[in-house]
Amino acid sequence: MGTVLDAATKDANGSLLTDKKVTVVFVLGGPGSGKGTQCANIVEHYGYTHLSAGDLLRAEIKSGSENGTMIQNMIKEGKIVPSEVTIKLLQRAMNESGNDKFLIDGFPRNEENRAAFELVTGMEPTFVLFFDCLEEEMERRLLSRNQGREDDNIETIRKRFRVYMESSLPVIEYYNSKGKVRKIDAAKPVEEVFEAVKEVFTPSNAEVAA
Ligand SMILES: Nc1ncnc2c1ncn2[C@@H]1O[C@H](COP(=O)(O)OP(=O)(O)OP(=O)(O)O)[C@@H](O)[C@H]1O
Ligand SMILES: Nc1ccn([C@@H]2O[C@H](COP(=O)(O)O)[C@@H](O)[C@H]2O)c(=O)n1
Ligand SMILES: [Mg+2]
Repeated sequence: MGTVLDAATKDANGSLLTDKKVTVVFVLGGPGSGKGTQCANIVEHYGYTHLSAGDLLRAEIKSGSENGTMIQNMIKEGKIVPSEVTIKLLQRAMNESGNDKFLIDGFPRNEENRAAFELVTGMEPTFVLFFDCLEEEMERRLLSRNQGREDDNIETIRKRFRVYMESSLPVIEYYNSKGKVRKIDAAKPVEEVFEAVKEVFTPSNAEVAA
């Protein structure tokens, strides 16, 4: 079914990660669809390393990096940070993890993210886990998340929804046209959503064993 690539990818410093069999699953869906929640469950059961692009960007702000202010402004506006920055953070985290199975959550967010990742790393996702949820429900969840995120306010949430519709959905459609999308009804309770996720990851159905 899917592709588990022998990646000869470069890390953030340009070193080669040679001859390593790397499995990448992109985890996509609208803001508040439950990507982070379900990734935590998948990690527990299937031994993946969870890399949230948003979390990596927020950590970069906190670290006092020279890109910090730019990233903070982009997040406040719900805009997508240039791929070069996000991909470097993802590559560094992949290298530091010591693992070879990754859930990449919230990336690629637009066509630029997608094309740049494939070009720079030479990797394609084995499949794309897509959490499908109505905007109304996602908005409700984000407004009651209470994790102190600067972008969980109604003004920024609306901007994030617009970016999702205009820039992120086309990426999901691209992978759908390649037969790589595994769509999950994410409007159900957490446990029921995870039951559907398990169906995708069980060896008889999955391209990747646990
Ligand atoms: N199936 C669900 N039913 C109800 N609430 C949920 C469900 N899944 C997640 N939540 C809650 O909704 C909020 C958003 O979930 P989560 O952070 O996992 O979403 P996300 O897709 O990672 O969002 P973002 O893109 O903003 O990072 C959290 O408070 C979480 O506890
Ligand atoms: N590929 C990405 C992912 C995220 N961002 C920025 O981070 C914000 C929060 O992302 P979450 O996945 O944690 O919701 C998002 O709205 C973007 O501003 C990005 O630029 N590129
Ligand atoms: Mg998240």
